[in-house]
Amino acid sequence: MTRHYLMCRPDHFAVEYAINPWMHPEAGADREVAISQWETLRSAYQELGHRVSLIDPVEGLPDMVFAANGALVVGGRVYGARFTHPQRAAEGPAYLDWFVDNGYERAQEATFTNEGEGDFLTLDHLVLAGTGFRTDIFAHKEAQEFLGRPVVTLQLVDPRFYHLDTALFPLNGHNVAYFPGAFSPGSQEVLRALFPDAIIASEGDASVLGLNAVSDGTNVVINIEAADLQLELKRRGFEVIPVDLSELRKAGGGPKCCTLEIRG
Ligand SMILES: CN(C)C(=N)NCCC[C@H](N)C(=O)O
Repeated sequence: MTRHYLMCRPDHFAVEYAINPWMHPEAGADREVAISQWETLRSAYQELGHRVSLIDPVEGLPDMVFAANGALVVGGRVYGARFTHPQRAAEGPAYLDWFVDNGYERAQEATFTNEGEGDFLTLDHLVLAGTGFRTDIFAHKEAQEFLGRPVVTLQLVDPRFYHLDTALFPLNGHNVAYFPGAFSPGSQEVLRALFPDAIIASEGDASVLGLNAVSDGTNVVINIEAADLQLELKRRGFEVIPVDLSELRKAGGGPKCCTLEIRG
């Protein structure tokens, strides 16, 4: 099925501050390399037949390329992001304005801190929601009320995996891949109960943001370095599209971070 993704070209990308353990401003990042890697990602989606819309990048917002954090869109309802760190605060209204300007009438500003699809991942009958580093657990309840979908809270415990989408991705509408070590013991039990047939990723693959992947149910766009995870995906019948986003990883992001899915 054709997907609709919102992306933001990294025209102002930089690593200027450190708000996660992957970011080292002293080491910097090469914007031109980041742009060319991002273009490869965009082309990969287009070659798969997916629709890609673009939001204008804003000067002074170096992390705006990570569109997944800008909102959560389910059934045409847009739940706006409210960022944890002041450095990214202006991205929330910028993304919400894009949706309003593009005719999404059911767009809601959030009362509680949440980083969009960074911490909310949507399956057919439920939304998985991360908390612990960024998104406030009260935002899980607010999103459930606004979207009319069950939201299942998952507790993140490892600062390297500060967003849910660094540690888990939906393979399709009813199954996931994840790295158990990123979750509290109780949340690991919840995941085992909900997804007995999940792909369990290694710490090595999680550490190259291999779980920050995008699946359309048939094709999985994934960081090239996550070798074992790619093998397991192929074994399960998925088409694997490896991409190199190493420059964007210097800010703590991968393919999924660059991709906000617009549902409905
Ligand atoms: C899965 N991830 C990590 C994302 N969805 N977003 C990446 C955000 C990176 C940004 N420097 C930050 O720390 O907020």
